[in-house]
Amino acid sequence: MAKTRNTLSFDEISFKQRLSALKNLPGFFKLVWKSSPQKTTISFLLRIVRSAMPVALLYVGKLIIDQVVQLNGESGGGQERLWELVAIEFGLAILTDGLNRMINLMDSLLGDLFSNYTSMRIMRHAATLDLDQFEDSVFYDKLERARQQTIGRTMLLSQVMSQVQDLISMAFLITGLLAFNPWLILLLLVAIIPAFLGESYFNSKNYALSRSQTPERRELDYIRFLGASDETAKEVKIFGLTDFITSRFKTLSDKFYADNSKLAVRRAGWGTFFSILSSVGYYAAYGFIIYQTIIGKASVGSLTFLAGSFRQLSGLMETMLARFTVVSQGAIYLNDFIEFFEIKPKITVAVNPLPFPNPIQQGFIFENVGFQYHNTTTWANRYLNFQLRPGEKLALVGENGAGKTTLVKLLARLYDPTEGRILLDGIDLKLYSLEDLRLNLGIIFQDYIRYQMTFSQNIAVGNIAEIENTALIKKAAQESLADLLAEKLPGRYDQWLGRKFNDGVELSGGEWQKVALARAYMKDAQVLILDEPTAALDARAEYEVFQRFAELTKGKSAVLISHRFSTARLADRILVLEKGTVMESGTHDELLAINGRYAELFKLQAMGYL
Ligand SMILES: Nc1ncnc2c1ncn2[C@@H]1O[C@H](COP(=O)(O)OP(=O)(O)OP(=O)(O)O)[C@@H](O)[C@H]1O
Repeated sequence: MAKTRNTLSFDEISFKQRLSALKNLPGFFKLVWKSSPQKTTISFLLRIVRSAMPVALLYVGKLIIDQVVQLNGESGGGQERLWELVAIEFGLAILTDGLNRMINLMDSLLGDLFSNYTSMRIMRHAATLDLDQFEDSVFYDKLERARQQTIGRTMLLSQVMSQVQDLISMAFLITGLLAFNPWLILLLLVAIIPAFLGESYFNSKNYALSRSQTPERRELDYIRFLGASDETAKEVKIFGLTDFITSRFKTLSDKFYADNSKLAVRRAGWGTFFSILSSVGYYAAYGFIIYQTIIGKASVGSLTFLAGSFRQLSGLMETMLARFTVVSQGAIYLNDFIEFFEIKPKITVAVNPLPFPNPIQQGFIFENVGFQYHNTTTWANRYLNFQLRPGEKLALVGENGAGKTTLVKLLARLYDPTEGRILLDGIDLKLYSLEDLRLNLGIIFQDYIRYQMTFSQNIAVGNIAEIENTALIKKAAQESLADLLAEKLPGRYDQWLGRKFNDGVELSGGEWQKVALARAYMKDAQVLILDEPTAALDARAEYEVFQRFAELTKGKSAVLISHRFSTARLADRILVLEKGTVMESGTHDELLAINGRYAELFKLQAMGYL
């Protein structure tokens, strides 16, 4: 399978590749089946019954005509059989219509279930992947294509089912034609095959084009978002970006249009030619059958039966062949879907993880730790050597880009070190369970999420298992000083935050920060990490928050990242980071005494320059 995918080029997809992509279908049907075994079975059974309808209708039609011709000759009498046949045809017509409706209903219900089921699987799988993978644009393209599959593939489902249904219908019709004259089948093939090859060719072109346009399509979506969204409206207005954004949109969308329309025009031209060809095939066969009737080799009923069979067969074959290219194309697209599920996280999970120490005895030790971000050659962190002792409050300071946040992400194993290792109580961090590690860390990042959910849910995300524990949520809110804010909101703890839904209330930057801080208090984590948690707080709020933080984290380890030295000096020890490495380390007083980088930055801030 990997071979098929690797050979997919942006320019051509051969017929062989199409055929080989069909082997994705069983896996696809397994997913459909898992979405709803009951509905899949019903849909399949309905289609089998439906596939016998065309030949049954034609045959009853033939019997009716022969009966009418016979009655005309006999001048009246014996009409009972005729009306019986008409009643049967009427019944069949009603049944066909009913079956069609039921099939459509089943397809749409099954399609919805399939789309929900696969969306959930995508989210679950995405959750197992590394942060690093999310930051890779190739991965993002794959994720986007996989997401598209969840909707697009519901069509594939009904198309494959219809294909099977039509195949059975054809078997019935062909049996009838063969009984009359096998040469008619040959005529049919001659008329249809060129059309099929044409369809195939243009579908592969379409696929290649749309695949090569994925990055641009993502950019186009992003530009659309920039141009019309509540999050961006403020800057777009202030900086007057509308013309810049719309002209970028126009350039990209014009290019899309030009590429797509060129192909569409060529396709329409060839399509017309092939459809003329198939009409020629049909009328040649029709003439032949008429001739056979005139010379008395067939009844008038047989003439209508055969002409009808031929017309339906030619229609069915054309539909099936055209559908084959769509189905095989869908199967090729499934590669993206399958590829996405084949992406494995690089962060390894211990097979037999060690029990997480409680309480932590020696703390965390960084041993010569270095880290490079995906696709970069520079080191975000390098030669990191330090210890975070149990119960210690450590502050990280340093200029923008010094590597403070990266260090914290390494501690939480959002990334693993590119070189060196991190030990917890003398054992490599990788040997503990990732889940336990995360349970024991309470982290609030500077770019925490402002969930468009209720006040209480915004806090509960810190420990989602306790979402119903109102007392705990209120306690966490008190600890982060967010409770005073809740009192002011019309809906209190049930107040919807953010403006997107349900009459939500927007909070100020500092207010959001207090809500986010409460998340850190939702679990009894052994290590608390606050990455610039107070940047948006006013001076009084910051003072209060830290007084509390110190009280509440007594006996726990904590890492604080802050640009404010007034905050950093509260820590037991301060690490000064520069170019990803620890440049100085000590208490506030010790670092001032050294009169190095810390002292320099501290004095600048004291003078009001930082
Ligand atoms: N996702 C990423 N992909 C590539 N490079 C990154 C990524 N995140 C950070 N970097 C780079 O790694 C270096 C360290 O970044 P980091 O965010 O750790 O710094 P920081 O000290 O926390 O900065 P700040 O004070 O601005 O928050 C920077 O040079 C930054 O450009």
